[in-house]
Amino acid sequence: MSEARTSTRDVVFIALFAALTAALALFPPLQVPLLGVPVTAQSMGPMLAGAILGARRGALSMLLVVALVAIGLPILSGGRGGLGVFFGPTVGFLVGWLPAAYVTGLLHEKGWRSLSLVSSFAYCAIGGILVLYAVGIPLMILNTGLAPAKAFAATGVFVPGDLIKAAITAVVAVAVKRSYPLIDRPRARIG
Ligand SMILES: O=C(O)CCCC[C@@H]1SC[C@@H]2NC(=O)N[C@@H]21
Repeated sequence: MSEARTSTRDVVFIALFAALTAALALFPPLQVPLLGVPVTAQSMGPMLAGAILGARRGALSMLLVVALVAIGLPILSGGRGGLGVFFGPTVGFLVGWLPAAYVTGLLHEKGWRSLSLVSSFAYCAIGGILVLYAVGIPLMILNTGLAPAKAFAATGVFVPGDLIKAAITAVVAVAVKRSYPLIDRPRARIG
């Protein structure tokens, strides 16, 4: 399981999954007018980071993404970035990528030995959808002034795509566990 120390190898993987999340922005976003929050491939980033790197490194990779957005890098879908994003309707989803990756990773760590497609899918759905929406929807309501019932109903548009992302992540996570497991691999000694 993950230790508290961060090795050079960890830093490489953290940067790699941050870069992967940024690369997912290349898929064109689908705007949802009422909400101002797009359907985007990028919400697969926290699922992948948590499921493959585990809780701590997964969350750190999302922290790196959020920090890069904050300093102005246009790494969000549609080429967005900068502090303005933190005052818009998507802020809760963006910062929610941290706890989403953390919880997805924690569940994968706890269920690591018996990990299957079904359990990995369930862990991704809990961390990458339930936890993410729990942070994202209230902040979206605050920033848009939408009536909560309307906002909850409208976010249903994200669910099919996010379930597909959870399924893809589960396939990848199980394949990576078989070929190059990162969650319980013993730490390489440096120096
Ligand atoms: O680009 C941003 O500022 C963040 C976008 C967040 C989009 C959220 S993540 C969960 C849900 N699923 C989607 O496809 N879109 C929303």
